[in-house]
Amino acid sequence: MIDVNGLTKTYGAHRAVDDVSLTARPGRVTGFLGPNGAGKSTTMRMMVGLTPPTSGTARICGAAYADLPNPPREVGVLLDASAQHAGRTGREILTIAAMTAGLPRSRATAMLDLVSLTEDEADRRVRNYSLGMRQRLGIAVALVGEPEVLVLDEPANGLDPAGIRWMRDLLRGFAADGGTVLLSSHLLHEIEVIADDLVVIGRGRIVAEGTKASLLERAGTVVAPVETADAATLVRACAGAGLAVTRQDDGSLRVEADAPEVGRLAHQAGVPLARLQPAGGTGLEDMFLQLTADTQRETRVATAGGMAA
Ligand SMILES: Nc1ncnc2c1ncn2[C@@H]1O[C@H](COP(=O)(O)OP(=O)(O)OP(=O)(O)O)[C@@H](O)[C@H]1O
Repeated sequence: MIDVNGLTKTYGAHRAVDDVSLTARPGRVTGFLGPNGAGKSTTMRMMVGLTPPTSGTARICGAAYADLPNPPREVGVLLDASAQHAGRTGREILTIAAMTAGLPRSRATAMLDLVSLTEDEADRRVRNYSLGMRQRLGIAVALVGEPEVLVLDEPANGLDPAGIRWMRDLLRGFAADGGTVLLSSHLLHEIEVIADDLVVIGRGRIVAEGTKASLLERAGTVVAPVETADAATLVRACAGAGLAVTRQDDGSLRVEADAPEVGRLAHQAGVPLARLQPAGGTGLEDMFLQLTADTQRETRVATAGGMAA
């Protein structure tokens, strides 16, 4: 379990993290999502005692990171896969990590197997590792102490599609065994396929949180009239009912309500429909872009062309 309460970090006049509270629960994968520079890494660094907060608290397994008796046995951390000692081999790094956690050297070999680093790769110096290999090693180091909690910053960075699937299965398995996973990403699709719960951050503040299912519900319904000329009537009907409507690139409308409600409004307005369906992932993406719009560097491009992350 991770419990973050009112975490704030200021650098001079800049509030990198602004009163962030979140909970990551056992048995669930919690996705921490936000555009570049939103404050994900800073929040995670404060959780594990690497950056002192300006105010607020973070508790992992009921205690501040610094008060955990043997941190690697409680929480596995991967913040920067390139931060490993470049002159050591992967096997050396894992062996040191296992011994630091009070575990036998054999645990290092087991972890190499788990993350599919070969004997040959394990004996190479980390400076010669590809980004994907560093990422695998970082995940192995995070898991070496058999922790209950994982805190992973952009763990999919540098992994190929098969590697991403492997990591997804690994983390889902970890959560299925009762573990708590908090992982960050700036890519919605990456998080959407793995997370049970989502926390969305923009410019240092939490802008949305909830189960993926509840956020998908909030993402609304995509609707298209048979006659394009009826779109304006439908927009008026929805607006009259107090519902927000967004025009999609393909001419359809996304309405922030469930399909039965939108269908009823269309019927009352006498508008025959060609399409009526839950917005799903596309809607979630629109919602993510809207929620974080003032923090997106590519807002104009994304709004004009729809974002293909
Ligand atoms: N040591 C520091 N000194 C000054 N500003 C900092 C420092 N560390 C982070 N920041 C600022 O805090 C903000 C949040 O940065 P952070 O790295 O937490 O974002 P992020 O959400 O992890 O971004 P990304 O997805 O690009 O990794 C940024 O504006 C960043 O420039």
